[in-house]
Amino acid sequence: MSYFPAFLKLDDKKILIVGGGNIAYEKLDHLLDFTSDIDLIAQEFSDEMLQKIQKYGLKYETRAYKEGDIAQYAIVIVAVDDIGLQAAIFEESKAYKCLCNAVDSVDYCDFIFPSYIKKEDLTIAVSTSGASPAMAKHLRRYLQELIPQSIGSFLKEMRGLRESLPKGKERMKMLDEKAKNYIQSWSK
Ligand SMILES: C[C@@]1(CC(=O)O)C2=NC(=C\c3[nH]c(c(CCC(=O)O)c3CC(=O)O)Cc3[nH]c(c(CC(=O)O)c3CCC(=O)O)/C=C3\N/C(=C\2)[C@@H](CCC(=O)O)[C@]3(C)CC(=O)O)/[C@H]1CCC(=O)O
Ligand SMILES: NC(=O)c1ccc[n+]([C@@H]2O[C@H](COP(=O)([O-])OP(=O)(O)OC[C@H]3O[C@@H](n4cnc5c(N)ncnc54)[C@H](O)[C@@H]3O)[C@@H](O)[C@H]2O)c1
Repeated sequence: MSYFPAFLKLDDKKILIVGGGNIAYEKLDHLLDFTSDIDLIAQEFSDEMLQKIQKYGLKYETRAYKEGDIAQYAIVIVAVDDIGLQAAIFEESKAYKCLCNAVDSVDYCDFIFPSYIKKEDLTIAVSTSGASPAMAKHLRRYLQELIPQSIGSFLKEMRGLRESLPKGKERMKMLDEKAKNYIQSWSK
């Protein structure tokens, strides 16, 4: 089955990352584009991970995961090199209604990380439903080349128009025309 694409509001949603190696670093790096309400537990943290943790003032504990650690979290990312622990935390997460992402198997994921582009108010997320993360990455790079830097100011202008003009058919038509013309201008 395919995954439903949604853009999640992370305010008041505490996140726990279990793991402190390469993959935990990538997940942390991506999450920090959207929230810094993130705590970490790992038996060992890499140097680059510790630098990132210190830069953002995150709370972390250097120890093994123990049952119940997820109690106060809305989301857990299990980035350990131990598939048994990924399965166990996924099972445990159900009791706490905590959404789980495990990095080694979609069987233990409530959601998966997309590859994404973020330019101010624009976010484009790409998923292959786990079929090929490498393909998701290259498609992201391809799309990144297509989107000009001016997208940020264009979206600011559009937001301003939507806020200042009265709703209705006239506004809809004008906004539609502007968006169409802006995209057409990329290929000129
Ligand atoms: C998109 C991205 C986002 C991110 O990490 O934030 C992401 N993986 C990325 C990179 C990447 N991951 C892997 C490679 C090596 C090449 C390859 O295998 O293709 C590369 C490429 C590279 O690193 O260059 C290996 C890999 N990945 C997973 C497994 C386990 C498995 O498949 O069961 C294994 C095998 C481990 C092994 O073999 O040992 C699992 C997942 N990886 C996902 C996301 C989720 C599905 C996304 C989707 O396709 O919809 C999912 C299901 C769960 C999750 O992690 O959430 C990020 C690109 C970011 C960017 O640059 O834009
Ligand atoms: N999803 C993806 O995109 C993706 C991509 C490549 C690899 N992987 C998989 O991700 C996993 C992690 O890879 P890595 O390179 O980060 O490994 P790593 O060896 O660098 O890090 C593993 C981390 O898990 C921690 N850990 C292990 N057992 C623990 C426990 N009981 N409690 C707390 N912490 C514990 C270790 O201390 C370490 O910090 C691997 O199994 C790999 O196959 C996933």
